[in-house]
Amino acid sequence: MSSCCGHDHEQKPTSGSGAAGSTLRYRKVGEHRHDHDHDHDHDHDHAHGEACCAPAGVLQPLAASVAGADSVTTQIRIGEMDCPTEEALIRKKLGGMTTVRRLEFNLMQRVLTVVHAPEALDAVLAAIRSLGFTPELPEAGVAPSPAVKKPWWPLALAGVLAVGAEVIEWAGLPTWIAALLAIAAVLSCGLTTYRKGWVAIRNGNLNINALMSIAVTGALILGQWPEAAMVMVLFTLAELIEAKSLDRARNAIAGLMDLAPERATVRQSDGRWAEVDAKTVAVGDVVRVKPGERVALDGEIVSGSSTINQAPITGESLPVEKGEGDSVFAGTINESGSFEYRVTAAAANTTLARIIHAVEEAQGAKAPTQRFVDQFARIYTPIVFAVALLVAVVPPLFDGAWLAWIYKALVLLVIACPCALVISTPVTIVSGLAAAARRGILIKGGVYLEEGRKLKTLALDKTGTLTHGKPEQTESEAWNGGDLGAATALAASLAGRSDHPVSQAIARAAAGVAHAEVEGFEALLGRGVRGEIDGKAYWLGNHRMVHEQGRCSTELEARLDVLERQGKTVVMLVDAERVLALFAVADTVKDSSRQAVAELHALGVKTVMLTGDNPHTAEAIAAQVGVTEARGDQLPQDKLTAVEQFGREGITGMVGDGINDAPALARADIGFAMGAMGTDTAIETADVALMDDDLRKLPAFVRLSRATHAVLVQNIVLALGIKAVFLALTLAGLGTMWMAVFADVGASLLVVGNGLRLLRR
Ligand SMILES: Nc1ncnc2c1ncn2[C@@H]1O[C@H](COP(=O)(O)OP(=O)(O)OP(=O)(O)O)[C@@H](O)[C@H]1O
Ligand SMILES: [Cu+]
Repeated sequence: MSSCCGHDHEQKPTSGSGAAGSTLRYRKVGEHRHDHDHDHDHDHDHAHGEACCAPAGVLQPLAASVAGADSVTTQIRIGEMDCPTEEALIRKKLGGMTTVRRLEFNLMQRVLTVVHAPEALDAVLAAIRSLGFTPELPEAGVAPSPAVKKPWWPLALAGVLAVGAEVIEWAGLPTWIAALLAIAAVLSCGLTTYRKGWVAIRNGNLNINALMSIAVTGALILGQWPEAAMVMVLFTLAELIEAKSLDRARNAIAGLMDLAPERATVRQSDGRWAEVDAKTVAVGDVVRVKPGERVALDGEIVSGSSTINQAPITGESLPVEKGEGDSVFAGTINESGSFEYRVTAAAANTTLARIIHAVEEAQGAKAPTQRFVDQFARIYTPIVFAVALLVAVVPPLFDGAWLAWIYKALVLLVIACPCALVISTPVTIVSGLAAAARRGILIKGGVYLEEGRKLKTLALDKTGTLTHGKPEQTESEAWNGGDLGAATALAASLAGRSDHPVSQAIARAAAGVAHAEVEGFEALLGRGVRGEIDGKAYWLGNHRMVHEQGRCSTELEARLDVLERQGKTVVMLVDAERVLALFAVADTVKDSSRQAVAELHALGVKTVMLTGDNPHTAEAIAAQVGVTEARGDQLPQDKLTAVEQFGREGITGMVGDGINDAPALARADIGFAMGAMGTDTAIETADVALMDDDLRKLPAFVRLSRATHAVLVQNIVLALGIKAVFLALTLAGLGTMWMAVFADVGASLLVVGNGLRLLRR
């Protein structure tokens, strides 16, 4: 299945390159852009006061219809649809309509996406209704109505009645009492099942409801009163528990949003403070936060200061000091002081809301295992059906025991329900995505969560990724008899115009020096900057630049060699004739980077540093962090080539700041962005966004991916294993309908519970 509007992140090819491969991979970036536009549509809706991601609805909102050239894409919520048996029904009904072009099912969210001819919507809705379902359309961003709560007492009553029937029969009391109790039990809890089953049968589909209805009716006809009642009660109970567990999985994401308080204390126009609904607070309003209170919206501190625990977003619980001018984020916890902040994003647009939105989108796209399981289920069910048919017809031809064999066939039909198998994958993926999000790792698709475990090579950028990215100037020397003071002023004037970390360090070191007017300023990719001061041209750049200009000397190279081997980055100020001065800056390696690299190696991931800095500095820093390999002098194109090369050997990830690393990030199988907390683009364009810049989130991601994979495999084995056992038992004449039902719903409960386990990690 592929989707129509870019929600579905197709799995990227993991190996090979060449022209076809590259266009495909590049298109991915375009797809993200598209998602971005889509976000804006959403934002637009929110502006009308409807917040989608509010905790109110467990289910995500439906996207508005999208009209294409000759077709319309509509999302329809079907409350009753959360099992593949319903999917099969709908697929059969709608698939046969000529006006329907494509169907996409999201059972977790109970959303059906239909691509249909413009005038066909009513027919589609009518067809869905004819199956006994109630389709819901996206009503201008209205929060979805939570699933209707069914009263629990009919089930309890049925349980008591069923036990009663059992007791009566066991005590040898008159059969008609047991029969009465059993029929009452079946009627009080089983009518929904009968109704659903009838719709299915009428549409030529034998789903679990139909099978249960047939089985229970059969048992009643055969006079097995207590058994019939018990099967119906157990089935209804299990369905209920399963629905509850699934709600929990759905809630895992929406639950993140509960982290932001619903109310905020806002300054009114007359200067008073009033507590209002956070959704009504506009950008520019000033909000006050007391100690111990959670921040309700994103903003910038205008007065006061405090320490803030940002764990809800970054997963890092070490509090951060914040003062005037610093950014604060919705959901984070104000620990000590009180402060006031100016709102920079409305409730529906905060970083937290974006995270939740991204996770919701991610779980809507099918991960590889899910695609596989769906395909498998599509052949599994018909095969078991065929076996059941054979069992019902062939053996009795020889022994004449029609009833016994038909009973066995019915049991087989229950086993044919692929519910447990099909539901296990999305539950597991959602749990994994939610667990990651809670730790500040935003994974933009199940595919990345699944691929992460296979990560073979991880390419890392140096500046700001492995290092703090805030170098300090350590040396400044005049060359060729120049005047250091004058050279420093010139260098600072040029450096002041650039936001490259190296330039920034030089500008900071010369803080007191007055900047001269720079004309014709230009950045030279991977080299430095140039500009004219007082009509004369100057360059500030690295060895590569000086060498290319032919202004290098053996003496200079010797000096560069010494400094670079200390891990320093050196740039030179050059005029039209010669090198005037040299400036060395040193960056420090983050402790967390060193740990992260060691953990990655322990997990079997090779680390490669790709930096635009020179090879000697690269080597020196690499030795400090312990990466497997370091490559210097890398222009964006080289980084891309390197990532392509690693990509041929296995799954390759790239971590970068997303500016000169953008092409390599896009090409990597998994592109990681760091420090995504304040930057919308990182959240939107990366495959995996780390909310802060702690690289230990990378090994955490790999471990989570491995845990998720283990659970996925366990679930598939569990679901199929239980079925296999009952298949054998039934054919051996030991399986009863009772046990088959138990096995079917039991397996569903087990796999859902196992999937949810990831949430607790
Ligand atoms: N604006 C600039 N000001 C000063 N030096 C610069 C500038 N731009 C580039 N350079 C020099 O060129 C080198 C390579 O720059 P580039 O931006 O490609 O990589 P980087 O960001 O420093 O390193 P990394 O790739 O690890 O992030 C820098 O190390 C620096 O010496
Ligand atoms: Cu040189």
